Formats: sequence, C-alpha cells, structure tokens
Amino acid sequence: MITVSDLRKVYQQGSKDVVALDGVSLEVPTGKIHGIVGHSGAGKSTLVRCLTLLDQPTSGTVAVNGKELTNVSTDELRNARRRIGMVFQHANLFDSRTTEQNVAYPLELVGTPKAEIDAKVAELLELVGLTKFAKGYPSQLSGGQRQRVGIARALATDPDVLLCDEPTSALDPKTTDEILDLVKKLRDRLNITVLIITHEMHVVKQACDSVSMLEAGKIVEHGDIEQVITNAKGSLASTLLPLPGDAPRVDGEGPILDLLYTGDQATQPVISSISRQFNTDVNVLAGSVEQLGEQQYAHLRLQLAADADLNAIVNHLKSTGIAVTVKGAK
Ligand SMILES: Nc1ncnc2c1ncn2[C@@H]1O[C@H](COP(=O)(O)OP(=O)(O)OP(=O)(O)O)[C@@H](O)[C@H]1O
Repeated sequence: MITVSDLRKVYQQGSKDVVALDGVSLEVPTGKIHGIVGHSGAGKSTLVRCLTLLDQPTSGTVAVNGKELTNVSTDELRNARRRIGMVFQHANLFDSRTTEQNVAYPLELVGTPKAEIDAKVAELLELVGLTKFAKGYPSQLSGGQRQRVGIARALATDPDVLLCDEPTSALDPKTTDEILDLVKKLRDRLNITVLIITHEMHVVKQACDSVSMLEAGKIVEHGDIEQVITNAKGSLASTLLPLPGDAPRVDGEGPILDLLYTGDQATQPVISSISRQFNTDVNVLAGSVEQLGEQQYAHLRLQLAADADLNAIVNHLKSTGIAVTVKGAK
C-alpha cells in the first residue's frame, strides 16, 4: 500500500513562491493499479519526484506499507528508494550493456552477490518475456521490448510499489496494450501496488482500478473507475466515456438528458422502460457503450418529447442508480 498525506511542494522562483503540489493525499491499497491524470503543469512530474524522493517535499509524508519514506536519514534514503521501482516514458537503458546487464544494474549498485544477481535477472526476464533477448543490446530491441527491460530493471530490487511515469506515451496502440497487459500480469503475480502517471485516458480505461485527477497541484476528483464514470458532476466521466462527435440535430423542443450507468443498469432496457412507463417518445441523440475490465459502461444522450414529465422521469432514472444530468431543451 502507498499512502501519501497532505504533500506540498513549493518552489522558489526569485522572490515568488510556486506551489506545485498543494496538499495531495491519496491511498492505493496493495495489489491495486491507480492512475494519476492531469494537464500540463498540473504537478505530475513534481509528484513523481517527491514520491521517488528525488525531490524533498516541503511538507507532508509518503509511506509504503505503513513505513514512512520521507523524513528519513541520508543512510536510510537508499533503502527507502528501493521500495518504489520506477518506469519512465523512455526506458533509459545503457546502450553499452546487454539486456541482462541492464536489469542487473540496480542489484550491482547495492552489492548483491553475482550468483544472486544471475538468478534474479533470469527470473525477471522470464517474467517480462525477454529470456531469449538476454544477451542482446538495446539497439536490437523494439520500443516495447526496451520498455519491458525497463520494467524488469524496476522490479530488480523487489519494490513494493511500481511507479510508472507516462510508460506508454512513446508506444503505438498495440504495444501500449501489450505493456499494460504486462503491468496487470505483474500486479497479479507479485501483488505489487502500481501508480501510473499518464495523460492518456486509454491507459486509465485499460489498466487502472482507480484514478485521481490532478489540477493546479490538487486532487480535484478521485475514485474507483466505476465511481468516477457514474459521477455525473465530475469531469472524468465524460473524459473516460465521451459521446462520439456532436449529437445530431433533431426536430422538437423536448428536454435533453445525459445518462451514465454501469453494471446491472447497463443490461436494463432503459429507453423502452421510460417510453412505456411514462407513455412518451424517447430519441437517442448519441451513445457510447464500453466494456472495461469485467464491467459494462454506458453514456447516452437522450431527447424526450416536449410534453414529457421530466421530473418524474429523472426521479425514476435516479432511483434505479443511473446518474442523470438535464442538459436543457434543444
Ligand atoms: N524546479 C522548479 N522551479 C520552479 N517551478 C517549478 C519547478 N518545477 C516545476 N515547477 C512548477 O510547478 C508546476 C507543476 O509543474 P510539473 O512539471 O510538476 O507539472 P506536470 O503536470 O508534470 O506538467 P507536464 O505534463 O507539462 O510535464 C508548474 O507551474 C511548474 O512551472
């Protein structure tokens, strides 16, 4: 588990204070994958630097499995850093080292005996599917394979947390999915906690159990994927499950509703039930239905007939667990 409590980072720029992190708190349980999304300048890189202790937070704490990593002595800092393995956008491998030598590097740094290193490296290369490339050099590997080496290297010191900073931003869509599948497999096998910093919603949808949105150094929205998708008031719902294009123009003056729902509701005949129960016409303006993990999610934009009983219909939908926003009449 990783626990971040009230993390603040203030940089001095001349006589001015720049607040890069403004009280960030989050808790990711062991074995879960958590995404952190945010626009440029939101504070993502600062958060990564504070979590990996490359930068000292101005205040607040970071703890892994209850053990605080911040505010430790210089001697303890090296051990503390080993609890969080780091995967970068570009694998940053040593070109002059073979695949296995790259993975061995963090173990050499801490003086691990050679036989132990060899066994660990072989195990890790098997885990990431690169055994037959052990003797190859980075220049002979594809982008996805290089990222696999980076992941194996990050796991060499048996960290409790894997922190991935834009791990797929330099990869094509197919390789992105392969790397995300690998991260999920590693989480399952090693029961490791994973934090993924990303600007790609696809990554959140494919791999994350939960997500936080960072804005101007603060977490403005967070929750399990199901919670954020069915939160009609948040902005992550329509970002994760956008409606395709512009809703088509239709005749009529009836009110427009946006519906977000999941799980049991997704299998219910929502439209025909409104139509039958309230004796009104319902027009689908746009819709998006997606299967994420085990769960089905739907985002529909409907237009009701002008004389429909709007309040009764909205109350009925809400009572069945569907998140509803009234967009007004067209
Ligand atoms: N060393 C620094 N000195 C002064 N200000 C800084 C420093 N590092 C970051 N900042 C400021 O802190 C804020 C957050 O920056 P940060 O790089 O963490 O954002 P980001 O979300 O990673 O952006 P991007 O996606 O563009 O990398 C910005 O306003 C930035 O200008």
